[in-house]
Amino acid sequence: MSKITLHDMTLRDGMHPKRHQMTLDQMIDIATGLDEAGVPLIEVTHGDGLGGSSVNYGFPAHSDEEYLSAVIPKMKQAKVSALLLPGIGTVEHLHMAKDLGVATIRVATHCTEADVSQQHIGLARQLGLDTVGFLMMAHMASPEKILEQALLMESYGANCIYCTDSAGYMLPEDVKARIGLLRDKLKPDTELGFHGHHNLAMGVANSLAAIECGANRIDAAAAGLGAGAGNTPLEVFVAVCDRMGIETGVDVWKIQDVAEDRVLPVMDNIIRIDRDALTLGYAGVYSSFLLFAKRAEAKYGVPARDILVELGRRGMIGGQEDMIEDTAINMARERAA
Ligand SMILES: C[C@H](O)CC(=O)C(=O)O
Ligand SMILES: [Mn+2]
Repeated sequence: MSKITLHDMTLRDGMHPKRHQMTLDQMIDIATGLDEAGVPLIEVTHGDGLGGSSVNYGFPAHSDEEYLSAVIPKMKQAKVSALLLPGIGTVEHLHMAKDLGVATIRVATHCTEADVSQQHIGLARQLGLDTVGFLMMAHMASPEKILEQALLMESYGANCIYCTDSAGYMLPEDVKARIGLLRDKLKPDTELGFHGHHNLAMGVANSLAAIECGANRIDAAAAGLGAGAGNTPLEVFVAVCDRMGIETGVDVWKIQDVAEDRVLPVMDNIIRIDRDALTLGYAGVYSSFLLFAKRAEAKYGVPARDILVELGRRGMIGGQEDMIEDTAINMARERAA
């Protein structure tokens, strides 16, 4: 029987569809439910990680410090992680997170830019934190390129490397090719993780493919609350793992209740594969661009789906959020001409 670590995304990736407006009470309610259900690791920050509060990414209802200080003391068994994108999050944020009791730091870069993670990964490791290298938009690079970048993160001190399907574009064979190569070539004690988005409804299948090839950390969100069509739905994944004899330590019934009774009621919109979320997966577009494209549609009258297809064609990646509105303006002008 294999054993995996489930990492909850509801309170971090789930901040994207909440426009980062989760209240402290909502965070505490969901986090305590996850803790009681046996989820071992819970991520808490702005959707774009520590320091994400900005014009580009959106201002949250509370600071990372307030969210982390509210949640961490309430946890009975779960550990809390924080995401950090170098250039958005700083070493000061990292020290703050460590001082508040964060156990895991996940340093995220675009899948070809691992070299910008050296300082943050090095410091996190030096501070004794569980240190993860998180390679985003992993469908945009070949398995060999992902390996090259993972080796860099491993050399900086990461004890776990994630293959991150930010666009929900990958199919199980894509996941297997990347995770399989990483398992083959990284140190045997470097853990591997997979982060899925459910835009093509492949979150569960892709996570199983990752486990089959050696991943032991899997990200998922209760009721799927995450960017785009959401992350791999946690309560579904727990039930599937239970049926397959994969040990998660999470209670099948309690996690269903968290999804149904605590997460569903706080959704601003039901997380589902609507045509725009489906287009993210189909065209390979960063999932957190969804709401930006919907807002641009409302402002400029260009369908969000068309904007997303164009962003995919241009190969736009996280950090280029300000270009979405420019793209919509240009498309609106061209269409009016
Ligand atoms: C900052 C992003 O939301 C990180 C993530 O969850 C992804 O790339 O997917
Ligand atoms: Mn994500």
